[in-house]
Amino acid sequence: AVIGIQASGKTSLVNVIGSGQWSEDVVPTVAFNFRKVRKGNITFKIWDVAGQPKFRSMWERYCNGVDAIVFVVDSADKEKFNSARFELHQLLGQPSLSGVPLLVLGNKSDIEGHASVKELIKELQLDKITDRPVSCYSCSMKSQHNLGVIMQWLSERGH
Ligand SMILES: Nc1nc2c(ncn2[C@@H]2O[C@H](COP(=O)(O)OP(=O)(O)OP(=O)(O)O)[C@@H](O)[C@H]2O)c(=O)[nH]1
Ligand SMILES: [Mg+2]
Repeated sequence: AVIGIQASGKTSLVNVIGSGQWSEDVVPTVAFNFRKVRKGNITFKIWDVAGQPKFRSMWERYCNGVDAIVFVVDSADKEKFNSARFELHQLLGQPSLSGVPLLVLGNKSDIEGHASVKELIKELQLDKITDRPVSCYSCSMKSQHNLGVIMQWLSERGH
């Protein structure tokens, strides 16, 4: 499941993984989209979940039973870090999701002044997450920076 507050780039991530297409104009997701993406001999089944406040109560539902949670943050929008941290820890506090591996992506690394991985770890208090494996990468869907490492991480989480 791909989770994160609105406009962080979740749908862009799924589009880039699925078809290599990045676009300036992506419609905000309503509720969720389900996508199946084939890469070689792996099929990824991805819940692309909506990030606007009214949809956040549904996040847990889409995360139930997944192999990994991908939490996307706009690393250039520092004013939203507080809200992202709150929502992330709220979600991970759900007993049903205990132990599920977490990948945090600091997206939009193409924008000048974006937060580094070190800053994201601090701002999102990722060091406080001790009940599961956690990875954090900087990336850009626009430039496709770090797309390879993301795909590698995801392909190692399947069953
Ligand atoms: N500069 C830049 N813009 C990006 C990047 N990724 C996504 N965007 C833009 O950010 C905006 C929001 O992207 P979406 O993929 O719709 O974000 P979302 O997280 O799915 O948003 P919701 O569905 O509302 O939760 C769009 O205008 C994208 O073009 C990136 O890596 N760099
Ligand atoms: Mg979306």
